[in-house]
Amino acid sequence: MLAVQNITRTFNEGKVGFKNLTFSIQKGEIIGVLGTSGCGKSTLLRVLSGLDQQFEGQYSLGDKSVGMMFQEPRLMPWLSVINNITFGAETEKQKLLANELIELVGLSGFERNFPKDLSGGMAQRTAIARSLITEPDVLLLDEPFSALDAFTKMQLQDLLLSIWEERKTTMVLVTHDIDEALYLCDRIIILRGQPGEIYAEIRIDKAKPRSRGDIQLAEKKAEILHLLDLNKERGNLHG
Ligand SMILES: Nc1ncnc2c1ncn2[C@@H]1O[C@H](COP(=O)(O)OP(=O)(O)OP(=O)(O)O)[C@@H](O)[C@H]1O
Repeated sequence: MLAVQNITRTFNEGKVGFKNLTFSIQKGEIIGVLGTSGCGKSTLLRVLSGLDQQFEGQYSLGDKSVGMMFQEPRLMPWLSVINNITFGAETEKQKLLANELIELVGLSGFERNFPKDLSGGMAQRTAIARSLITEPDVLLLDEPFSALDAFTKMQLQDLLLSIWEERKTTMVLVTHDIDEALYLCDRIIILRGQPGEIYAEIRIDKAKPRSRGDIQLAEKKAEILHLLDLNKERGNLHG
């Protein structure tokens, strides 16, 4: 679905966003990208989305289309929920799809609401529907739930999972939340450093949906914390 080969993003002043990233993504996979602040996660998504073309190396998406979702919903305040979703969608098919998406994201009855009358969770549900209106082959998600309270976050993680179960959309999920990555992802790419480089790749061989309290996931979490140098106890134990 997506093959990334040795890409590096250097900014004008010689500052490097990330360095020598190589990885590939299979159709239908959910890939997590985890890493501490400033290691280039958002820059990577901007490159993969085509918004930023000033990079070295290459990646191939073929003729696949890409959708993107951000931490904040970025809705247009003067448009209703349904019009935010269909904005720019001209075909009858897309208008029908918008109604399906409203139902899929649990916003039936709120189609005519304006963004100012939505909770943070509802606004992000609208943003999810909008990102799916073009039926993208790959969905790029840049910390989509990190501004939400813990309960809404879990509900929207479950929503994302139900979308994946129904559509098998390939996803790249940038997150700071290790539990979120463990709950949703098939593989997790760990970036470290500034500029960020791939430090490890963790496969989560557990069928979805998963239990949030799963013991194997807890073990993976300890491993990831260790890889990120955030689990001192384990670090000491293992030298
Ligand atoms: N337009 C730019 N010009 C110069 N430097 C930039 C630009 N965009 C990003 N950077 C730098 O590239 C590095 C990576 O930034 P990026 O926002 O991709 O990190 P991140 O991992 O997404 O961080 P966070 O988790 O805090 O969102 C940072 O050092 C940042 O300052």
